[in-house]
Amino acid sequence: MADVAYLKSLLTAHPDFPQKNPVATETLITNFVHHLTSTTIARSESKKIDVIVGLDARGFLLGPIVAMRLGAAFVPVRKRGKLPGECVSVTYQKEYGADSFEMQADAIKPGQTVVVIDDLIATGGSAKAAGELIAKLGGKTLEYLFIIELTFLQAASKLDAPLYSLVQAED
Ligand SMILES: O=P(O)(O)OC[C@H]1O[C@H](OP(=O)(O)OP(=O)(O)O)[C@H](O)[C@@H]1O
Ligand SMILES: Nc1ncnc2[nH]cnc12
Repeated sequence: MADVAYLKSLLTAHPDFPQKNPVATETLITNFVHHLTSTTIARSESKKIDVIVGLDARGFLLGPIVAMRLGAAFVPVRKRGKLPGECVSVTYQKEYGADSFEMQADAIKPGQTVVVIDDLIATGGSAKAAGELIAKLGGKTLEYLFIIELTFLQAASKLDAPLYSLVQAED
């Protein structure tokens, strides 16, 4: 139709905006999966990973892909008010105020093993809150995974399981 041709004529293509990134994504995912399948947490007895938990919002970009590669389930932790049905909630402190996380009450079964994934850990408030939700449902957190860790904020000491990060920012 002529009108559609007109609309198309208004569009401008920006190939690879903001940058060409499939290689970066593959590198991230491969590193995470290799870490989870080759380190002691994965190899020790009964440490099969049942569930990958991704944190709202950027954990959703990584978690489902890692879960699919491992044959694990993916469970989202969302900011308050976004999930339907019965939920467990926790309020936590961030660098710029309080926030609340929720998870559906039947998302994790008692005894299931869990790995938490997000893009970045700063104070550790978000990751700690996610760990509390997992514990409320009877899950066992094996590890917390991040692309970037702001090491000077010493989040690792707040968590109930080891922290693994690909890139450490020291100041
Ligand atoms: O370790 P913390 O001090 O808790 O900070 C880390 C969290 O902060 C950022 O998300 P943010 O809460 O800004 O939400 P967003 O993903 O919706 O931008 C980041 O993606 C982590 O989830
Ligand atoms: N200090 C920080 N720097 C960059 N991204 C963040 N997300 C949450 N806290 C952050």
